[in-house]
Amino acid sequence: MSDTCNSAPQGMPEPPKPNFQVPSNENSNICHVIAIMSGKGGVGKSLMTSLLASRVSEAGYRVGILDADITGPSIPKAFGVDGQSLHSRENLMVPAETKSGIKIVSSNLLLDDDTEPLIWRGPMIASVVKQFWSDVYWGDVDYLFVDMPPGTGDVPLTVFQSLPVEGIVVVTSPQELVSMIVEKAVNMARQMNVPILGLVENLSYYECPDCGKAHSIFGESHIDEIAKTYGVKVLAKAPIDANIAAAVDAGKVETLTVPWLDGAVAAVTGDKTEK
Ligand SMILES: Nc1ncnc2c1ncn2[C@@H]1O[C@H](COP(=O)(O)OP(=O)(O)OP(=O)(O)O)[C@@H](O)[C@H]1O
Repeated sequence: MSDTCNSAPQGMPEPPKPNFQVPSNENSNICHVIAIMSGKGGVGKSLMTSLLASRVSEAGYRVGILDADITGPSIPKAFGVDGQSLHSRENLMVPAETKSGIKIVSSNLLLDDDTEPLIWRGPMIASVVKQFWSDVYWGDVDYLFVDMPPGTGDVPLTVFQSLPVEGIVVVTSPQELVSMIVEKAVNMARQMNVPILGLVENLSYYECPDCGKAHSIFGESHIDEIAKTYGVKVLAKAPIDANIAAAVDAGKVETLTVPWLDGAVAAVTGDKTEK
């Protein structure tokens, strides 16, 4: 962490200092690194990363997203920057920038044809993730969100060992084997010495537009009991909302209004009121 950064927000411990940490460069001044994890694919982890980044940016902070989901990158499309490519400055990669000024680095922005699959082995993927930290002209960033690939495998391990991650947000959905997944995430976080800021349950309910009643499409939620069992907080419960899917498809995730994310924004920034 640079000298110009504020200390960790109230209640959030100072970042751990793992042995394998990769240095950033003199053109990167990143204050806080927050990782977004999920136990399995398709639960809305990239969506929650995008929404959290948008809300924290809206609150007046300088925000970046490091898309560590190297083989399944979806962040650029959600922000409509998938037509851009990363250029270089002083031998470093310069992030793409969204309409509201969020900086994005993703493998999707390195390919001429984003339908081409990246058929790379683990070590190559891990090395790209490290380069997205060390070889990028990040400039001044208050909050860097790292969109992890699903699970607790190779890349999350690389991220926790190489980057000064301060906190983790775990995204789940009601139909997952939530308890096991939360336990895995808690165990990984403990082993890596990184605090879990809390859980976000996506696809939690569907609110009927006619009668306003909430329906549990993917089954009843047990997230509150599970959170209690493992001593973590529930930061948000996100509805199934066709407007969300449409905005993501149109590259307009920044335009969404998501008041149900307030708790997660506060947990990340430590702010009770936005800047
Ligand atoms: N609450 C929701 N309401 C409507 N659509 C949603 C919601 N959550 C996610 N989606 C849609 O579901 C799809 C998958 O979401 P997303 O890419 O965020 O999942 P993921 O967990 O990051 O997937 P992966 O494991 O492949 O990285 C996206 O098209 C997204 O817009």
